[in-house]
Amino acid sequence: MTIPDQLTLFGAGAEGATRRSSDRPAPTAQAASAACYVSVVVDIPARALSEPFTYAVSGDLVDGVKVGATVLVSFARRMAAGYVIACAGTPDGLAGAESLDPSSIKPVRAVLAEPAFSEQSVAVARWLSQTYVAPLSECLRLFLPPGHTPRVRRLEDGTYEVERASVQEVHQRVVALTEEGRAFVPPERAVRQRQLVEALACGPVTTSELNALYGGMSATVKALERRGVVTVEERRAWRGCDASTTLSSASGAAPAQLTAGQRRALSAIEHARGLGRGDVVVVDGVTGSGKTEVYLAAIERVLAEGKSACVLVPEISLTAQTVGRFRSRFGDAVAIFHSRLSAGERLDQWDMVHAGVARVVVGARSALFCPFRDLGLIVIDEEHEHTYKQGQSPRYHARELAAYMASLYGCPLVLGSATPSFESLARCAAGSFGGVSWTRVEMPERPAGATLPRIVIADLRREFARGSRSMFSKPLLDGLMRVVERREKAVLLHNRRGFAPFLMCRECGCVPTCDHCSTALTYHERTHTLECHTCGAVHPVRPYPAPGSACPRCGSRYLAKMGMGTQQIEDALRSLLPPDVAVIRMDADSTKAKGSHQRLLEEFDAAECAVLLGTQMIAKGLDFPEVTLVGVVMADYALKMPDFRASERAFALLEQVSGRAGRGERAGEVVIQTYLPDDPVIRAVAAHDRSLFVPADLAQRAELGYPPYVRLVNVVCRGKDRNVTERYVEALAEKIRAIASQEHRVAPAGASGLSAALAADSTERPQVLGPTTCVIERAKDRFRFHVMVKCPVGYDISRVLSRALSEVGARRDVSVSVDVDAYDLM
Ligand SMILES: Nc1ncnc2c1ncn2[C@@H]1O[C@H](COP(=O)(O)OP(=O)(O)OP(=O)(O)O)[C@@H](O)[C@H]1O
Ligand SMILES: [Zn+2]
Repeated sequence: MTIPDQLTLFGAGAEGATRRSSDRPAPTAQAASAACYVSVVVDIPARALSEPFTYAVSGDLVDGVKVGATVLVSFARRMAAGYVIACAGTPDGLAGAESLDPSSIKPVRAVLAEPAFSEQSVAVARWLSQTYVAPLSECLRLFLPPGHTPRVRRLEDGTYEVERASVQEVHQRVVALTEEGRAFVPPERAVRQRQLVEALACGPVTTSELNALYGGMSATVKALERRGVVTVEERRAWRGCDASTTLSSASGAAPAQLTAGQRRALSAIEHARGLGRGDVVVVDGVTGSGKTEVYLAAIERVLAEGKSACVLVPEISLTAQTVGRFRSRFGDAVAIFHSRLSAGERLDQWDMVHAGVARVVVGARSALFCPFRDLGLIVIDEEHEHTYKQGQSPRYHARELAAYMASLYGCPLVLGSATPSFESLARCAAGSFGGVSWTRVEMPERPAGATLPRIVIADLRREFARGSRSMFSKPLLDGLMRVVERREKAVLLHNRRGFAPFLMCRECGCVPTCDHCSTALTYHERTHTLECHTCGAVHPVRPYPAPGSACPRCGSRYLAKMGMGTQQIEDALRSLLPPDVAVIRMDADSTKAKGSHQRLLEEFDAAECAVLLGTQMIAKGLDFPEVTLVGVVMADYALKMPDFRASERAFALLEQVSGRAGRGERAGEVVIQTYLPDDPVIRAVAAHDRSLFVPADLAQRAELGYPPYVRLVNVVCRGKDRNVTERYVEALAEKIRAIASQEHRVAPAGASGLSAALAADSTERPQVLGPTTCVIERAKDRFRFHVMVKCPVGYDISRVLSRALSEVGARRDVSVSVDVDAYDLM
């Protein structure tokens, strides 16, 4: 799977590509003798070029030109790479090309790469392009082998060059005993031969391994090969398969018996598989209830039928632990994808899937673009995670994409979480969405008698009133001391997410919130203002210790800026705990180097008594039975984010991190430090009962018009010139308003997923809000403005946006990003 090695040089093509309405007929010799015709999506990323163009394929190229191939074509007086998305014997066989005169159709110039994607992938790419308002070429590129995006460059002399793929495959030579070789007994004095035959007795070994083990074995191998004792075969080497770990919990032996919950979940998945429609099963299992085991068991059955499976896990939990569990169960059949792989490793893992060597893929969201054969199951673990939303174009959400793929392939989609997203909860409550059923299966218990941990809420207001200025409350301190005494382990979460700190009254716990939006106000240091990031309201403020600082609720002067990082806590822990207790800090700073993530976890695993301190990256997936204490240093960071999803996110984070405690035989305890002990989210976590906050939060979202009851689109325009950008965004907003008021478009059933039950509550027409400046007003010297659109769940807003964008037209000096179903509104 490579682009031809040699540099390919072409003279500048004078003719343009054949547009749909054939305006410039220019017959060529090749075109006249075309063996077939193809639809090609030209890889020039511009929205206007999203649709394919028709080209002719001459006889000598016809074998290489298939759906999924990358070809070189001339386009508008230049050369460009393009992707073949359809083939036909005559132009009539291609959508949109029926009226073309065959003699006017330009030829494909060369084949750059053999087919990488299937017709089903083309359907997925089209769906992505339409739903997320992204160029089709950009969506197709996601399906190419990693590192193999072709680049066509124009040189100074007017010729063109195709840059070759930077990543190449590697091969190794594998030595094996032949049938006769098994009976071969080397002579007494032939030491080398005896070593070789012994080494091969248990199976084939690579020449590099042999040389490393015994030093210079090549001559012996050659000699025995001549005598027919061994064979040497050149084989593709699969990089990225040798991640070994010392982690104790990374083995995946199947449990003797499944719990009742696990059996229920498994039979719901089997039922959905039998129906073959792409139904969705939400496995709503408390932390440590054995969700992974459900996935493993379901995958076993899929593999037994000769199909393949895709498992998405959040990037951060793609640890040796998770990977180990899958590899120890399915061995070589598992390919892994995460961002810490090298380019070569990524290519080889991709090729393992392409070659059919790996039939289970475990990876971050982009694993969905693997060249699967006969996909039989998609699993998304921790489906509520926000990392499943892609931050760059196409800004897809893996859950929505997977749901589309499931219906396309007719395989079930399994969404697992202890804290399912509100989107999934609402769809399960409605029973169906997008034309398929959404079923929730509860797994309320941990296996083997393990129980959920006891939760203690430490009220920091009271600690403050008692005169304590320490970052550890009495319950947390006592807990840590018990861990030290009993030589156990603790996990401490300190989540400093977001860029803007907030203000909080240290006496009453009040965090100033917006009168109109129910979101926390963000403190802007430079202007000394509190601002609402939803509606833009601004209030001047003087936080403590400035004179005149006053809490808006109780008048206390201790209206303080909240801000404390993990490093400060690490120092405090080290001076507090005896030196033989390992303190391991895991955050973005300490995990920069490749493998550091795994190394820190192995260190924690190996330690006799230890505290693992970290940001949200330690909250999920970790399965260490010796952890008996979990501490949350400051829950309020999560609670008071300026976002309508703040409560949902905070609950997920606190519930997940709590779930790290008491997973083994010893019971666990969780201490949550907060100034807001009465917040419904805190109460829900304390009781392990989400019904204490979810219904009220959902009701509020329905009333204020937020997802999951509406779709939310954020269109951001960026430019160096403030006025130009502002005028552009105003024109765009105006255009969206105008088109939206004409079009009452509801997506065709099943296309983007309409459920009558969910749409009923939403407003009838799209609401266009803004334009306003973004929360982050200026970034990298560019001014940022945005327009937000709220629309009913079934409304085809993407179409409106595409039309508005093409009617307003692109500007070189303003970049536009469209985020459909946006999560990040900053
Ligand atoms: N049926 C079972 N019997 C005994 N032990 C089990 C069973 N199923 C799972 N386990 C064990 O229970 C532990 C928790 O399982 P697992 O990690 O799959 O839970 P989870 O639901 O994915 O947890 P979390 O959401 O907290 O990551 C693991 O050590 C696993 O080996
Ligand atoms: Zn507001």
